[in-house]
Amino acid sequence: MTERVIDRPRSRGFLFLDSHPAGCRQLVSDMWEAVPAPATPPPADGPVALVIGSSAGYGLAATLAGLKRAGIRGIGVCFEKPGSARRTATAGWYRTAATAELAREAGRDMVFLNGDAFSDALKEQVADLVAERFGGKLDHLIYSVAAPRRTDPETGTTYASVLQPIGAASRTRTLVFDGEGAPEVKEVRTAPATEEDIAQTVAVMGGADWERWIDHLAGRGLLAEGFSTAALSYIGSSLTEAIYRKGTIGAAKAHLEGTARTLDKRLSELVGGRAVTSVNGAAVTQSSTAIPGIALYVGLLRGVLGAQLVPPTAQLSELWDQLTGARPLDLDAEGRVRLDGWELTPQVQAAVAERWQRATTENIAELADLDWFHGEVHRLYGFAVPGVDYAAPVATEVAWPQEPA
Ligand SMILES: NC(=O)c1ccc[n+]([C@@H]2O[C@H](COP(=O)([O-])OP(=O)(O)OC[C@H]3O[C@@H](n4cnc5c(N)ncnc54)[C@H](O)[C@@H]3O)[C@@H](O)[C@H]2O)c1
Repeated sequence: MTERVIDRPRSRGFLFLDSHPAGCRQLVSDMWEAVPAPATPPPADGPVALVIGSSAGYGLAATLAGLKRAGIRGIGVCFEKPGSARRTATAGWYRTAATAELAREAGRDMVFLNGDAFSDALKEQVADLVAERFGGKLDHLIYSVAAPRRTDPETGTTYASVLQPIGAASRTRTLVFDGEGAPEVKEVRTAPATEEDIAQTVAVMGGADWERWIDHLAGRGLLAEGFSTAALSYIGSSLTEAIYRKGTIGAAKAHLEGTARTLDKRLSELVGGRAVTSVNGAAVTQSSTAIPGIALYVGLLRGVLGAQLVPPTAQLSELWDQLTGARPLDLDAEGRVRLDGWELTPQVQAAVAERWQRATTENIAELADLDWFHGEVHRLYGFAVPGVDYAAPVATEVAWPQEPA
């Protein structure tokens, strides 16, 4: 197998063309270490869970926290590309290989499927696995997909999501880095979405596919008594609301939250189950860095909060505690689990807003934690991970995890 040195990633903005296998592995291992161990070691035949979107961001945190803290076994689903002698795999491919290894070491039976979660074929494959390998009953489902497109299996129509305001154009300040890593604060204008754009975004990022998963599994009689499911959502700050919560993606999140209410009722009647959304805090992920203004916002948020910024693993450990009953389910007036309290306190928001107004290319290094933000973007692809020797050659072809016997 060929090995090569990948010491400098090639990138276009926040999008990297390479990822680093050893860096991705170390990052996953660091995330695992950051998950607080449970008070008593979980039994080997822990709850059976399905995590959709398991290779990155919040879904990866859900998988790692689920395995270590809640003692889950089950299935992770994601959409990644393999490497070749010339190209690296996507970072999520390497992270999945590393996650599978940790699951194996911890004695957890965890199977990872690479494919389109929106398809019926994958739903059927997962249902077969639950039926044949995991005792025929699923206890939990975490829905953490972020995707630009979705093909509806019913109609064959492909929908594309956009990140645009609704009603009027919005101007937002945003943070970019040049090829040398020098920061620039810019203003960008985004035109308002059409009705069609809104409908398409809702069709991709709203609750339709989550509901389809639940219906598919329920139709096969695979939901355990007391089954619970959570889909991830975001509200965020008034600084980003024109593009986020009041924009097309916010319309999709409102739809997702509406779906939770429908599913909650259905599941309660069917298996005494629950469906909730989990509102999480801002995090640097491949999806979030694509949203205009979010880079500046998260950089300033970290500038204000420093190490008090709560990482996804800590938030998802709390979510598992609530889903498994280790702690009571704590819902807001809209029926949502809120894991974003630390981000949205009036003091934190006022401090971020004050810096947001003042931010310029010249002073941004004092107001935002740029080293952290720049590092986080690199870590999404396995670069800038402490302890990794980037001068050492690495194999880019890593096998997809085999199902443990
Ligand atoms: N990043 C944030 O700041 C933030 C905050 C709160 C909530 N959330 C929510 O968390 C969820 C996940 O977002 P993220 O930022 O962690 O995204 P991410 O880009 O880090 O991860 C997306 C995951 O979805 C998977 N995926 C994409 N298309 C797929 C497909 N067709 N089939 C199977 N898997 C597919 C990817 O492989 C990956 O595992 C979203 O609902 C998002 O709104 C994100």
